[in-house]
Amino acid sequence: MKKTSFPKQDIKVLLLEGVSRTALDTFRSAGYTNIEFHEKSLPEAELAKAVASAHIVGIRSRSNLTAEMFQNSRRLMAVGAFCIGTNQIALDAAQARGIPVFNAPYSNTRSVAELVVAEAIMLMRRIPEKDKQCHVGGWSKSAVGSFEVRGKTLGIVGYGHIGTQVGVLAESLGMRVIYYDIETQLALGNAQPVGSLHELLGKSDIVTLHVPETAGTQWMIGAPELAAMKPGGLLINASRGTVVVIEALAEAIKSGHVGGAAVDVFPVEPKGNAEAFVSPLQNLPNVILTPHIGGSTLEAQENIGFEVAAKLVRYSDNGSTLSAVNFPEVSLPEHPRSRRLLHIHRNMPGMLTQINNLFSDQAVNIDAQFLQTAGQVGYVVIDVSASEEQAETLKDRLAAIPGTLKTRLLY
Ligand SMILES: NC(=O)C1=CN([C@@H]2O[C@H](COP(=O)(O)OP(=O)(O)OC[C@H]3O[C@@H](n4cnc5c(N)ncnc54)[C@H](O)[C@@H]3O)[C@@H](O)[C@H]2O)C=CC1
Ligand SMILES: O=C(O)CCC(=O)C(=O)O
Repeated sequence: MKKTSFPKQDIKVLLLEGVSRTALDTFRSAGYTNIEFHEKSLPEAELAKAVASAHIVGIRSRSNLTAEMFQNSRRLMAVGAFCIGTNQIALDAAQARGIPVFNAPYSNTRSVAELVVAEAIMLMRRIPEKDKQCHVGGWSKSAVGSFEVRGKTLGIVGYGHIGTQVGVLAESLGMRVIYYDIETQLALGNAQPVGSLHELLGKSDIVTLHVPETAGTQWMIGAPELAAMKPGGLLINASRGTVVVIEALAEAIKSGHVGGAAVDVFPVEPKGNAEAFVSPLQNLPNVILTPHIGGSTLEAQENIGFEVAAKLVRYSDNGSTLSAVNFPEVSLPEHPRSRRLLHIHRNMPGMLTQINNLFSDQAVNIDAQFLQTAGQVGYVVIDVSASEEQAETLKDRLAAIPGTLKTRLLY
């Protein structure tokens, strides 16, 4: 095996929340054997301890990685979010410690889109109520309140990877699709952008939310927005629980103004399957509640396992940070004949000069150099023709430059 400055068997990989076995396979086939795997998330104190002892950490949506955890995790090299959302991670704090965070921006998007389209049909037919009645011996064969989705208007809030797929699937069912996004987005099929959220709410028979959790989306659907929906309109939320004021939604359903809802994400979600779930939406008519499983299909989880583990391995083995969500992105070639030094530093004037002076002092040839900065962090990768000893000396001297966050040497 190719030598690295830090032997792979000593690199501790912590994988939580039952990430797919494909992640373990990917790490193992790349030579990483020190893997701690948990089916569930860990309670906060245990999580903090486990993260502090790991070099690479993989989570899903239930584990909150706080600024304090990053502060106390000196060994931590990289984090993988085996999902799309990264709101559970203190990204700026990770960046400030020189820790890139990777996610899987596409792998579960189709799964979410399929569920949303299925829910649109189920809600339009008031299936939740009919299903419940049949289970307890009832039989209410009636067309009252049941409609086809064909010809109805679907309003998509957040026309990104998931929203666009929902739109394409909905059009194939004969729906009219409108969307609202804060960015200009290319309309797929016959979808039409609208100028404001309120315009979308007033024109849609079904509203579906596909925005990330940000300051701008927090509680974006509250009582005034629900009131702006068409009478009897339906709401689907498979984005984040903080996007909808859930008490207001419950009231709007009770009043009959909102005709039903399918909700997959909640402001507070149980930490694990053993914890009880409580919501004001329980036992309301025409409501589908699911336990944050929009992206939980075997296909999606297997793909995510491969994708995120491969990004973490590539960073660890080669230094590439392509598609990191909080870090300068560098896609690096292999370095078969050079030793590779990685230098992560505070983004401040004069840093590159100090680094380059150090190499000229040591009379070492630089074969290639890559520099990228993002926010408060700069990332320099230097391939050198140097002996092992020279490279180790350079690494130590790089580490001594004021403002250095992390240095690594890859052989
Ligand atoms: N229920 C589940 O299991 C899953 C939930 N998700 C959630 O779905 C979200 C969306 O996923 P993607 O479509 O892949 O993300 P994306 O980043 O491709 O699309 C999000 C879109 O929302 C838009 N947006 C942001 N703020 C907005 C605002 N205030 N108003 C209107 N539009 C706004 C963005 O411009 C972007 O086009 C994720 O961030 C995640 O939180 C993702 C996967 C699974
Ligand atoms: O499957 C998960 O753990 C979370 C899915 C999700 O919400 C996401 O990908 O953002």
